[in-house]
Formats: sequence, C-alpha cells, structure tokens
Amino acid sequence: MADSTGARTPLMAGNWKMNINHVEAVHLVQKLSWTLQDKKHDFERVEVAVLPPFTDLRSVQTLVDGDRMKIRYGAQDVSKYDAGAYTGEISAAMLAKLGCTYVLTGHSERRQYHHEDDALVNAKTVKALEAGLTPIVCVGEGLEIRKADGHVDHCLGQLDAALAGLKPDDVRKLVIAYEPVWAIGTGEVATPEDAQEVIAAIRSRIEETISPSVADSVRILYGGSVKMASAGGIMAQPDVDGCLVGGASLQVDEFAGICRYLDLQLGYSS
Ligand SMILES: O=C(CO)COP(=O)(O)O
Repeated sequence: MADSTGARTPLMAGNWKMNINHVEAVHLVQKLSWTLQDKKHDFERVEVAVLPPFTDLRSVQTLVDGDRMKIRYGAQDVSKYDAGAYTGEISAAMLAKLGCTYVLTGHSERRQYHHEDDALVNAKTVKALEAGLTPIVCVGEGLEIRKADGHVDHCLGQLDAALAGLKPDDVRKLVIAYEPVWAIGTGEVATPEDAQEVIAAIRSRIEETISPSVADSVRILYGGSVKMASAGGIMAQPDVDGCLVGGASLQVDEFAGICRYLDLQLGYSS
C-alpha cells in the first residue's frame, strides 16, 4: 500500500501469539491507543496493527469501532476451507465479518508446530485475499540454512510457493514478512544489513516474476526480536517497510516506541 506520493506506508504489526485473553486485550489496545494519541501519533505516516488470538477479536473490534481508533487488527491464522465440518477452523469470511484487515499466513510457528507446508500457506493466502483480507505472508530460514548461506534461496523458494497462481493485483495487496527463525523470541536480532539483504532479494524476485510496479508497492516487513531500541536501525534500510513484532508488542511502551520510531529518531520526547 502506497500513500498519495507513491511511497510505501510503514506498517508496525504486533503478533501477540498465544498471549492475552479478551479482557486483557481491551486494556492493552486501550492503553496503546491512549499512548499513541498522547504522543500525537500520525497513523497515516506509520500504520499500526495488532494481531490478537481469535478469541479476542470481537472485543478488539467493539473497542476499535466504538472509540473510532485508527489501530487496525487482524488474525494469526485462517482456514483454507470456506465453511463446513472442519472442527476448530476459522474461515476468512468470519475474520472479514469481524472487521479484520490482516491475517498472518506461513508464520514459522505454524510451519514448525502445525506442519504447515508451502502449498497450505498458498491456499490460506488465496482464501484470505478472496475474503478481502490482506495476508501478511511470512518467510524465513532456520539457523542451519543461515549457517550454510542458503538463506536467500530458501526465502525466495518459500515466497514463490506462497505466491503461486496469484494475479499481479493480488500480489500488490499483500504484505510480506521476513522473519529469520533463529531471531524469533531469542533476543538475537538480525542486523539491519541482514534484513535488507533478504528483503531486497524478495523485492527483486517480485520485480522479475510479477512486475516492477508491484515490487515497488508491496510492503515487506522484518520480524524477529524487534525492540524499540532496534527498530530505527532496521527501518533505516531502504527496502524495509515495517516490523512484525512478537514479544515487544505485549508491552505497550515498547510497542508504542517501535511505532514512533520516526519521532524517537528525531529526538522527540519518548
Ligand atoms: O515471530 C515474531 C513475530 O511474528 C517475532 O517474535 P519476537 O519479536 O518475539 O522475536
């Protein structure tokens, strides 16, 4: 998504994972909104989203709508099925009805703990797009692959598979997230240059396989142990369009600081 000048609007998305019940969710989003409002955060300049567990979404929707908050929200997973006898699954249409903007697909924890493969990630991405949601498609390599210097090829392979069969206009709508598995929840942040290397390679791949204009407008995030202190350096990289934040998104002051990376860089009060 680009603004009126054609620039890509940065996105800071907080993936809460399996944390925060629906009562706590209301407090967290309320406090996040107050904190950002208090600091006069410009949501047009840096977009802010939270990705709570399914059970929180209705409460978050009610709060965001009721208080006309500019915070967007979405889900962490979606079914590849439309409806029917699929116990435990949640459809894309259900998420759209809840006012979700985003849904994660291909998160490494889904790939690891739920054995999701590239074909399933592709199917979920297609379903999300059909329902009018914006998939945040995650790719990333494990430590062994990184050590063997196979990280770029690995991520591009996951990207090609996730985007298989999508029309250029659908790819344009996506958000992509590069999350090196070795940097998730470990406190081990990839260097800004590591993030830039893979994210630039993803953009080039989209340029080659889809089109330069799609590559220019698609937003690509970095995720993995992002904190307020590291966000500015990562965001200074030319191809990085935002952060997918796990642990730090559970702490309002940290996450608000990440969303305000521009103000903090300029030395405004924190
Ligand atoms: O997996 C992540 C976000 O989706 C990153 O999590 P952490 O920020 O806790 O490393």
